[in-house]
Amino acid sequence: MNNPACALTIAGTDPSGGAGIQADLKTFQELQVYGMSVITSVVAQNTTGVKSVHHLPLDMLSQQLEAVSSDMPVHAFKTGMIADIGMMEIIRDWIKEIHVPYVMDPVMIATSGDALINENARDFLREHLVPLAALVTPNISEAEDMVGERIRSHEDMKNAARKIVHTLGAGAALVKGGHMEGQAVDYLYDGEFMYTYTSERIETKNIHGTGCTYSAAITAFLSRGMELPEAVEKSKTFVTAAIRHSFSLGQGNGPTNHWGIRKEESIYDFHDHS
Ligand SMILES: Nc1ncnc2c1ncn2[C@@H]1O[C@H](COP(=O)(O)OP(=O)(O)OP(=O)(O)O)[C@@H](O)[C@H]1O
Ligand SMILES: Cc1ncc(COP(=O)(O)O)c(N)n1
Repeated sequence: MNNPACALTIAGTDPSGGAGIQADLKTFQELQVYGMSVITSVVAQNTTGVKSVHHLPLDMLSQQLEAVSSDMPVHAFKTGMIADIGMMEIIRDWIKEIHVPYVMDPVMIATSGDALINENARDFLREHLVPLAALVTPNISEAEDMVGERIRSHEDMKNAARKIVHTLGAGAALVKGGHMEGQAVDYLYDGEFMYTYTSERIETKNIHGTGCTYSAAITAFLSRGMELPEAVEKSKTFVTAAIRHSFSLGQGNGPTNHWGIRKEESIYDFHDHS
């Protein structure tokens, strides 16, 4: 018997390999979790931005979800880019049948500034998907959009996390401070306690895919049965290493290094000169 933890990502693609489905699968693999993926939209993008988007037919989305869950175990799953209400309805109905931890990365705008979700779908996401999530992981602007208030301080970040749980109905909220000044501080609120995760700020423009990588790592640890606060702590270490060892590839915001953690933790010391 060799049954691994199994994690699923439902998201859009990034052929340049730094964000979306590709980042999620690389992260699952790195954390020794069996990775599976359901594609919502095929996105022609790279480190400089989004060129065009093709949304898969709704029927194809349903069939992918059915193909995975009728045959494979899913111990935790995440969603990333879900562009429109039609897709959200299908995913919502699927989630209602599957009772394992759900991590929502409320992807709205890429690092490049390109919109990845239809304007009219934001309300649906907030009203129908957020209440189903064990964890929602907004960055500052996504948290502002969710709670309808500006976030200027760390106190504002914590208040937004509380609102996402108590008013919008998420199980927990992780408000990420990558876009604030100073240290990179994130706040997790689980309805009872407020946890703080802090790392040094790394001076780099190579941050394409950090949000995807972070939420995928949390999903991977949850699929292994870890408690949320520890899953976030380990994922913060993972994403910080991915940023610290990120790549100056491409002409825009380069990708993070999904094996960066191997350079910092002796258990990943494979002596392969990479
Ligand atoms: N320059 C940095 N140095 C260290 N940590 C960072 C840096 N930028 C972001 N982070 C951390 O990376 C994680 C992702 O946070 P961020 O706020 O950037 O999310 P995001 O905006 O969703 O990501 P993305 O850039 O993929 O859209 C958080 O833990 C954040 O604190
Ligand atoms: C398919 C997809 N999903 C998510 C992101 C966000 O990642 P980032 O903000 O780092 O560009 C992206 N660029 N593409």
